[in-house]
This record gives sequence, structure tokens and C-alpha cells, in this order.
Amino acid sequence: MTSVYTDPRASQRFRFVRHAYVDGVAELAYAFDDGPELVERVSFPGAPAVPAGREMAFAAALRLLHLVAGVSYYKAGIPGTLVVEGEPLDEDSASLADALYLHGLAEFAYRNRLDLRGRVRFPFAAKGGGKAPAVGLPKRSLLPIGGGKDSVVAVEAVKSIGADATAVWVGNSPLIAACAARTGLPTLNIGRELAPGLFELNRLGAWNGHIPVTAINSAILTLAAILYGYDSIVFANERSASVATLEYDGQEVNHQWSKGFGFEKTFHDYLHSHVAADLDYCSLLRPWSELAVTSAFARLGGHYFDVFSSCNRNFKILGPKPADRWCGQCPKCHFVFLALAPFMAKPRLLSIFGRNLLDDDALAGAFDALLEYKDHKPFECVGEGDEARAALAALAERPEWREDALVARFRTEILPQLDRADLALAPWLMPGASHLVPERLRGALDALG
Ligand SMILES: CC(=O)N[C@H]1[C@@H](OP(=O)(O)OP(=O)(O)OC[C@H]2O[C@@H](n3ccc(=O)[nH]c3=O)[C@H](O)[C@@H]2O)O[C@H](CO)[C@@H](O)[C@@H]1O[C@H](C)C(=O)N[C@@H](C)C(=O)N[C@@H](CCC(=O)O)C(=O)O
Ligand SMILES: Nc1ncnc2c1ncn2[C@@H]1O[C@H](COP(=O)(O)OP(=O)(O)OP(=O)(O)O)[C@@H](O)[C@H]1O
Repeated sequence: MTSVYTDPRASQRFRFVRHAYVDGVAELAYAFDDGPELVERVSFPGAPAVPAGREMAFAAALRLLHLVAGVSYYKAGIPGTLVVEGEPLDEDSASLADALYLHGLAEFAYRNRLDLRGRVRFPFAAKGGGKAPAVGLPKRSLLPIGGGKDSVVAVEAVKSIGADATAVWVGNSPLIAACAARTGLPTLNIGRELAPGLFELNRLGAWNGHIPVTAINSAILTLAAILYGYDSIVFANERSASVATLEYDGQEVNHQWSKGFGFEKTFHDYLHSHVAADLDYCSLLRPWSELAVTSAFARLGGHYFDVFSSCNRNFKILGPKPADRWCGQCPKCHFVFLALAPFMAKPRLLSIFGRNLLDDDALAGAFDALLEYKDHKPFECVGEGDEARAALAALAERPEWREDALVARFRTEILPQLDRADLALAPWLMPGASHLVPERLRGALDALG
């Protein structure tokens, strides 16, 4: 093994070297060729020991996390050969990883003009199938908190049925911590430290770009569920997250791929077959569009208005964060402003954002992209173009909004080109059919209707 990092783009192999859990810390080690190890650490507060009877489930979950979290490092070099050291993978594990690395890195590949098809192939030595045993997990839920509107809506729905739940988050964001505290639920904060070597590789010119972070958080929370004892991990990923950002060369590119229903179903089934039959993984908001979620947030989220933010610039590990909770310049700020506007009193919305983003001519191009007008949807966590159009069409009818610069522009320039029958708001507020919410939590789904 050498001790000096070199440009990973010249490497031949990406190795999953080892994983371990010691004193409450999961250590995940990777390497390119025979280069220095890249070690990511995930810390579980209270350093819990693995409970008796859950050892196999824990080992399977740790192995899963090692596979999933490797995506941050693999992307730095994308060599043609993947090597999983130690016990070989079975077909199901290889297939989950193939899908994650191909689709979860689709935006990364598209923006770097790379093609990962045929390149990502995890080796396996055994057939898949089977069913993991139940391990007696207590009937309580982990509710991940992201600092924004979605998790707030899910939390309030679960609280409304009095289910036993803990607000959990990964990483050290003070903004998320403030939101979690505001839920009034017990809280759990899991530490995550990327391998410092990744930043060194970035300085050496590594490939860089977007990764499927929800998959990584999901695998971390799987370990937490086994360690602390929870029978369900309940995300707040809406229906709109399953819709691709764009299509390119016959391939869908979805910025939010690991928030989509395809990933949810694959991960849910994998937990039941390989980790624990009594561990559920779902998204409570899956039946709902972004507009249905913003409408619910306007209704249920009042006591979070002064702490929440959906602006992802707050969540950077490196570099400066915005001076205010809402930078007002990114697609996420623009979309959330637009999606809340039909459901919230205008002065209230302006006080949250500090200004009126729909009255700023300079943002015309940014809002056009949200509408998928002259451009594709931005690479961000934003809703469908059609729902953005429905929201603006609703504002175009409201006296308090219709003269604002971008609403007026929509009325005169864009609206005449659209079919008004496609612009109704009401259909966006109806639930879709697909979800994996377990029986015990179904009442929370009803609370959102
Ligand atoms: C906060 C954010 O949006 N970051 C994205 C940004 O990264 P940037 O370089 O500006 O700053 P850092 O986040 O500090 O990242 C530093 C480097 O580390 C890499 N990295 C980070 C986390 C990780 O888990 N693995 C990593 O390899 C990162 O690539 C940087 O080199 O731009 C990056 C490139 O496009 C994005 O990858 C960063 O996104 C973060 C991983 C992140 O947490 N983003 C979420 C806010 C996010 O985008 N969520 C999506 C969900 C997508 C999904 O499928 O899960 C969403 O809400 O739609
Ligand atoms: N640091 C984190 N730790 C744990 N879960 C997270 C973290 N960041 C996001 N999540 C979860 O991932 C899912 C998607 O995140 P997303 O950013 O869409 O949600 P949000 O922050 O609640 O809402 P918004 O869309 O307004 O940003 C949510 O269930 C959220 O709770």
C-alpha cells in the first residue's frame, strides 16, 4: 500500500477494503488500487453495543452501509473494476449496488460527459433470494429530519396519531438540530465524517459531482434502527421526487434518484430479505406531490416558520454558508417560494424569505427552468414543471400576486401558450396510490389527506 494519494482517474480498481464497528463508530474503508485507505466514520451516540439476537442483522446492515457509502469515493475515479474484499456479495446485494451506482450517479455522469453503463458491475458469487428473520424490533419509528418542509409535514402527521417516534438526523447542521428540537420528539443525532482523503483527491483533479445522499442516510439509519431498536424508518420523500430531471441518450437522469419510489422499493425489499423481516423502510409523503406537501406545511407547520429552511446551501460541509436561512438565489429557494405562495398569506411568505422572489425580473430565467419553459428542470430537489406551472397559474388569478413582475410576465408571455385545462391546482392535491407505509402508521397518511 502506498501512502500518497494520486489522481484517482488513472486508477484501475476501486476496492471495498474493510468495515468494522468499534465503540459506537462504524469505520468504512476504501482504496483505489494500492493507494492509501479512504476511511469514512459514522458515530452513534451513547456507543451502543449490538443487542443480543441482532448480531446477524447488524452485520448485514454494516455491510450494506459499506457498499452504499462507497459511492462518494468511487465517483472520484470511476475505474472499470470493483473489488469487494472479504466475504463475496450475493446477487441481490450486487444488483442493489449496480442500480445505486448507475442511477444515483446519473447526474454526475451526465454533467461530466461520462457513461457509466456497462462500467458499473458489482461482482457476486452467490444467488440472492431468501428472507431475513425478524429480530424483535420495538414498535417505534425513526423520523429523519432534513431541516425543510417535507420532514416537518411527516413529523406532524406521525405526531397526530400519537405513534412512538424519534427525530433523527445525520451530520452536524445546527439548522437541522433546531428543527429537530422544535418537533418536541426525542432526538438522535448521528455523526458522519467523510474520509479526509476525498478532499485531497478532489484537489488532485478527481471526478466530482452529485451523489445519492438519501441512500447513504438510509443505510446509516438502518444501522441505527438495529442498534437502538426501531421497527421503521420513515422518510418524507414526495411523489414528485420520482420524476426524472431530464432524459439523455435513452437514460433518465434524476437528481433525486434515491428519493424516488424505485429506490424506496428496492431498499425496502432488501431490508426484509437481507437485514430484518421486521424492519420497515418507507416514505410517508410518497402519495403526495410537492404542492400537496407545501399545502400541508402551510397548514401544519406554523411553529417551524422561524426555524426551517429548504435552501441546501445551508448544508454544505465545506465553504461558506448563506448569511440568511434562505439564500434566495438557488432553485430550491425559488421553487419553495413558488410552491408555498398559493397556500400562505403573502405577508407571511415574504417575512419567511425576507423578500418577494416573484417580483424580481433578474430571476426570470431561473423560474422559467422550474416551469420547464425553454430549459430543463434544475438539478435540485424541485417539483415537476407541470406543478410549478399550476402554482403560477393560480397566482396569476390572485389580485395580490398578479402584478408582481414574474407573475405578470407569466400571464402575458407564457400562459397564452399553455392549455388552461392542464393548469388546475386541485388535481395536484390528490394522493397517488403507491406507498409502502406499514399498517401501524397508515393513520398518519390519513392525517395528510
Ligand atoms: C449541500 C449540497 O447541496 N452539496 C452538494 C454540492 O456540494 P459542495 O461541493 O457544494 O459542498 P459539500 O456538500 O460541502 O460537499 C463537499 C464535497 O464532498 C462531496 N460529498 C459530500 C457529501 C457526501 O455524502 N458525499 C460526497 O462525496 C461532494 O461531492 C463535494 O465534492 O454539490 C455536490 C456536487 O453536485 C453535491 O454532491 C452536494 O450534495 C450533497 C451530497 C448533499 O448532501 N446534497 C443534498 C442537499 C441533496 O442534494 N439532496 C438531494 C437528494 C438526492 C438523493 O438522491 O438523495 C435532494 O434534496 O434532492
Ligand atoms: N441530514 C439528514 N439526516 C437525516 N435525514 C435527512 C437529512 N437530510 C435530509 N434528510 C431526509 O431526506 C429526505 C429528503 O430530504 P429533503 O431535503 O427533501 O427534505 P426536507 O429537508 O424535510 O424538506 P425540503 O424539501 O423542504 O428541503 C427527508 O425525509 C429528510 O428528512
